[in-house]
Amino acid sequence: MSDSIQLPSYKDQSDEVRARFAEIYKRPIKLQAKGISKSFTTPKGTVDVLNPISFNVHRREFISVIGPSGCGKSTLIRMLAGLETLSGGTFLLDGKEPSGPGADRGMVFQGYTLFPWLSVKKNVMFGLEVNGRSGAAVEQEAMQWIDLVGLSHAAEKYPSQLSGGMKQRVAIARSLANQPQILFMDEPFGALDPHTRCQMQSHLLEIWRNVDVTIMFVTHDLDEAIYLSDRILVLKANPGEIHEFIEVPVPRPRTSEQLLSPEFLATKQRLEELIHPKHEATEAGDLAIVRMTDVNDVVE
Ligand SMILES: Nc1ncnc2c1ncn2[C@@H]1O[C@H](COP(=O)(O)OP(=O)(O)OP(=O)(O)O)[C@@H](O)[C@H]1O
Repeated sequence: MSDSIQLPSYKDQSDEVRARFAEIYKRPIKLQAKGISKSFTTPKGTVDVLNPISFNVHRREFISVIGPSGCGKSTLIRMLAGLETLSGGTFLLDGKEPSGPGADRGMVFQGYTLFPWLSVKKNVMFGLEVNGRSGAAVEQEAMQWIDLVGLSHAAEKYPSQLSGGMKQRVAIARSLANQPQILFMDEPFGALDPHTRCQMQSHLLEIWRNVDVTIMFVTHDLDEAIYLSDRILVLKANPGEIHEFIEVPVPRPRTSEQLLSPEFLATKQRLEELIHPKHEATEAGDLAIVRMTDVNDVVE
């Protein structure tokens, strides 16, 4: 018996969702991936990590990328950010082929990448100065981005004096200060405790609402992907391929109450089916029992 569900197209969703996607699809294409692929050469031979994949991202879309461990999520966004070479295909940013990393693309990683010897303000200013800017205007601009992520009160603090969530807010401010066209985020909240993670998700949506930036966000967390995204790019592994591109049918603005809405739960069920297909689930009967002791104690 199959209880598999298919999410209806956005065209068959509520008026709000239909209108939102119609508006998104009218926007210019910010990123066009055209058959991009990746193979790594290892001592054991060539490993095909990503088969050629193609997709479009529209301006100011919020796209999450999910899939099983090792399916190539990080590799994909590292290639798009210019941090990794492509083995095949190409991609266009605003219709043009970029060369190498550039200020048009920002990246936020899971690990905290702030300079420990610089204050919050100096960390944010650093990105601007690296791009050839200097003077009082840089400090003023850095403070605007710090304000945007709600950290004005901590501008003179050092990373060691900040919580994990605060550090990631600085990392976001530092990336956004260069006004990238597209921000790539690789499990940025993966190291945070659940409560801080939820707060950061709301902060990020708030920031994204106020800044003209397109976001591609890698996560393992299905709730996080649904809560944040317009669409979710689901990859499968060995080699990585597009499984499905899901239009999230949950209205915006998003709230935590929606975690239990029928649309949210249906999307989550679909993602579960794609990422953890039933036949892969290990039944208790499949487990090899390793007897660690001869003692016949009954423990349950
Ligand atoms: N430099 C490299 N050389 C060889 N293989 C690599 C290299 N970088 C990544 N890989 C391999 O490519 C595959 C995809 O890695 P990637 O980190 O992109 O996956 P992922 O989906 O982000 O994984 P996870 O969810 O566990 O973070 C993995 O099998 C990984 O071992």
